[in-house]
Amino acid sequence: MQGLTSLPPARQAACCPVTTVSSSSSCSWRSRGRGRVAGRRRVFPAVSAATAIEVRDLSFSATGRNGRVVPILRDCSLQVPAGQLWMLLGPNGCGKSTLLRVHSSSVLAGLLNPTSGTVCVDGPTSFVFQNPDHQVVMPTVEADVAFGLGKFNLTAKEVRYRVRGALDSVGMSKYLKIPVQTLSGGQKQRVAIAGALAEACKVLLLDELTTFLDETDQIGVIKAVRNSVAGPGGVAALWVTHRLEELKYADGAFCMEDGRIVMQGDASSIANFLRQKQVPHLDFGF
Ligand SMILES: Nc1ncnc2c1ncn2[C@@H]1O[C@H](COP(=O)(O)OP(=O)(O)OP(=O)(O)O)[C@@H](O)[C@H]1O
Repeated sequence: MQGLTSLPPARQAACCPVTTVSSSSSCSWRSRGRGRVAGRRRVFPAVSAATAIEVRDLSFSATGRNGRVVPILRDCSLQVPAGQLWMLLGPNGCGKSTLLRVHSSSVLAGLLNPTSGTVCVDGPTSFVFQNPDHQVVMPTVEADVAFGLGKFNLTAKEVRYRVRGALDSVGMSKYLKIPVQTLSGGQKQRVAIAGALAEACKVLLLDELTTFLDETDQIGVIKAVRNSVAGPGGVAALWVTHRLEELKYADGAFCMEDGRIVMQGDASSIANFLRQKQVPHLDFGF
């Protein structure tokens, strides 16, 4: 898996049958607003109470500029249990972000029309992208985390309770009144995650959040996600990364190559798999 190394550069309790994803899906979507394309929400019951994300035999092809159909995802299947953090690893261009977006926003955007397969994702779901400056939309941390709560018809006391609880989960309680523009990139990512948690999201889809962060911020964000999935809400997270050193924070991981999931398992199995493949820079801290 050459190239898989340090990088360049949001449940319904009831179960329902697996739903086939299509561009005409009736799933409801909402954006947290300007800049938080990252905060689209989807209510899409999972196949079982213990499974937050289930993808079966998912394929996706895109039509290139020359009209040629290019296969990007090939028969991908994965499951992420509720209350766990799983990572999606793979070399540049292998399809990680595409797989994450089939779960989430791109059906709405009309960009992704899965060729075949099924996706079932617990809701509400939140999607957070890598650019920290696109994650926060309000002047203060408190206002930003409360931003999506207007729809719930909560009392002011309930809003405060949710905001504080969410900020606590991501280790940002003491920043409640702080202007968002004074935050570091990683702190902005943690505020975005707190916004999702305040809205009681069940699934966090996280696309290379640490790409632009320094090491301290990187560790702060991954620990915030780790702590969020450890909470009582049973939140599940799927974290796309190139950074192998983040694997030690995961309950498990999927490795992708050329549009396929080629390996899945707990963190140490994945580490062994990558060692056997002689992926460079294998210091996982195990
Ligand atoms: N709508 C599209 N049309 C054509 N090609 C696409 C489209 N979306 C993605 N691709 C191609 O599919 C491949 C997989 O892209 P994707 O962004 O999912 O990879 P990735 O593993 O996330 O890469 P990276 O780690 O570099 O972000 C790439 O070659 C990309 O150019």
